[in-house]
Amino acid sequence: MSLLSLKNVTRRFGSLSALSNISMEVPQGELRAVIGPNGAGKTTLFNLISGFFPPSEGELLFDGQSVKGVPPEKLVHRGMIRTFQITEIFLDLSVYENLEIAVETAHGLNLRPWLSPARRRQVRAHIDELMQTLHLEDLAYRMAGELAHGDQRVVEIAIALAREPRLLLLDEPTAGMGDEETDRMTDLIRHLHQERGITMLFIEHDMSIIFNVADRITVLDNGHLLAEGTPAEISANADVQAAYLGAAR
Ligand SMILES: Nc1ncnc2c1ncn2[C@@H]1O[C@H](COP(=O)(O)OP(=O)(O)OP(=O)(O)O)[C@@H](O)[C@H]1O
Repeated sequence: MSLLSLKNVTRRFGSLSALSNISMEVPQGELRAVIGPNGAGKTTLFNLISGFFPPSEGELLFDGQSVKGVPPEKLVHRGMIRTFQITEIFLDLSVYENLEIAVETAHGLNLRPWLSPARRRQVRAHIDELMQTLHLEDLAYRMAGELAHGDQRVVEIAIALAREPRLLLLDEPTAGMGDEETDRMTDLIRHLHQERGITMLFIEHDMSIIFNVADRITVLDNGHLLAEGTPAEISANADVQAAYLGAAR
């Protein structure tokens, strides 16, 4: 069974169809990229999936259950995490403190005035594990606001992982990054997919990343599903080439 399923989804804004009759299936464990020229409907697709607004028509299923009209905060509890949704990084707190808040919230402990030593050890172990996975140990006591942009985005992902997502939605994870930061983020995405088996859906403009890491690619154009397939299939697809050449003209 697919973890995420869209059936004939349409989203209109007034007379404009930002998405028209989109159907897609994302199986458990897949790393799926969503690409398309400007205005293709990628952000609208993410907004629909993560519950920011409902589709005008069609059905959305998460883990086999309809999530049409379910608000974002409820979807977060079910394990659908979109990075910017929870990326309220506290810039004047350290990386460690940011992760502490994320882990305590994820464990439902954030409103407790006092934690038992056993709970405190459990929280600490989870933070340490996240820091190790994301190679954040050296930055633990730096203020989040002082970090380079690439490091801040890694902290965002750490905060998302604290919730142990079943589906992670990444909105242009390498936007604004230099080559070195982009390589690091690419390695991280690959690691989370391969080592942890997290199902991920990501919007990305950098083709080298997409073709390097994605299992499958969904291509949108002008609100329509133009193509879907493996990186090899998509790079050989004449319609995709035409859409991108058209966009570049
Ligand atoms: N809230 C909204 N109200 C009205 N029109 C909208 C709204 N959100 C998106 N649109 C329109 O829907 C279409 C698709 O926009 P969307 O932002 O989803 O595209 P995109 O593929 O993410 O583009 P980009 O790569 O430029 O971010 C565009 O024509 C956009 O103007």
